[in-house]
Amino acid sequence: MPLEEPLFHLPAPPLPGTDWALFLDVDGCLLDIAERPDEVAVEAGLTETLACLRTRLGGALALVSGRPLAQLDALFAPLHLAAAGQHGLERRDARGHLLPTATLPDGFAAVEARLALFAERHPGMLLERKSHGLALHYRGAPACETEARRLAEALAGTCEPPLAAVPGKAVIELRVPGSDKGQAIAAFLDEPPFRGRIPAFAGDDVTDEDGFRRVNALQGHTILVGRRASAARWALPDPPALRRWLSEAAQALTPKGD
Ligand SMILES: O=P(O)(O)OC[C@H]1O[C@H](O[C@H]2O[C@H](CO)[C@@H](O)[C@H](O)[C@H]2O)[C@H](O)[C@@H](O)[C@@H]1O
Repeated sequence: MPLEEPLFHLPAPPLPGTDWALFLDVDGCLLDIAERPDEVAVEAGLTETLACLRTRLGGALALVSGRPLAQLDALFAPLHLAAAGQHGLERRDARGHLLPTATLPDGFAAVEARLALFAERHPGMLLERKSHGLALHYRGAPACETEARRLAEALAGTCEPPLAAVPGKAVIELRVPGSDKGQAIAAFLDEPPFRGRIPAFAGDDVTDEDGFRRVNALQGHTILVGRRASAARWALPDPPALRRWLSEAAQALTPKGD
């Protein structure tokens, strides 16, 4: 179905039931966007809300993010949530077991070196290095967007197999092929405690559309955080609204007296 203007007017989601499995994107969804990746803030009370929801959902809560798992753990410490990092290229299941990762394509180091040089020569550009991807951020140098995208897209094809060039919010990411957020969610849903539950996925970015399509196909709930054309069926206006929804959900799922 084409993404059309009427889809911008999506209703707010219902609160989750105890039979849901909750998948949450991080930047621009759980957390407000910051100028730099290392400047995001985790609002007081959020980790407690996530811990409470995880308990109330029988453990069926996972982060699904473009960030590496190590960054997710640092942000949400002391929690070690089930999580897909680097768009599913890293994954830790609900028992805390790490799943095998893909091997790096030939030419990855040369691409990294070229992007590092570009970032160095353009003030405000930032190259984020991950084990299975490279994120070229231009939030601090918006005039470089076109050049950064063209360079990253051209370099993607120099690897064997080629890297996937995926645009995000003020960023162009090159990542090792083999996973997306839809595949990561499907992998969780094949395992306990996610298996058999109604999936729900909240995300904000274009890379979250893979997750929305997968969850829609499973008759689950898809929640766009923000306002744009999307395959999602529900929406909340911004990260603070998502955090309020999660907090209300945690309260609603907690038996009185607990
Ligand atoms: O899948 P997500 O959890 O949404 O992660 C996507 C990327 O998020 C981060 O970059 C974005 O957020 C930064 C902090 O707000 C912002 O400065 C940047 O402009 C955004 O693109 C992160 O740095 C990336 O590694 C993630 O892939």
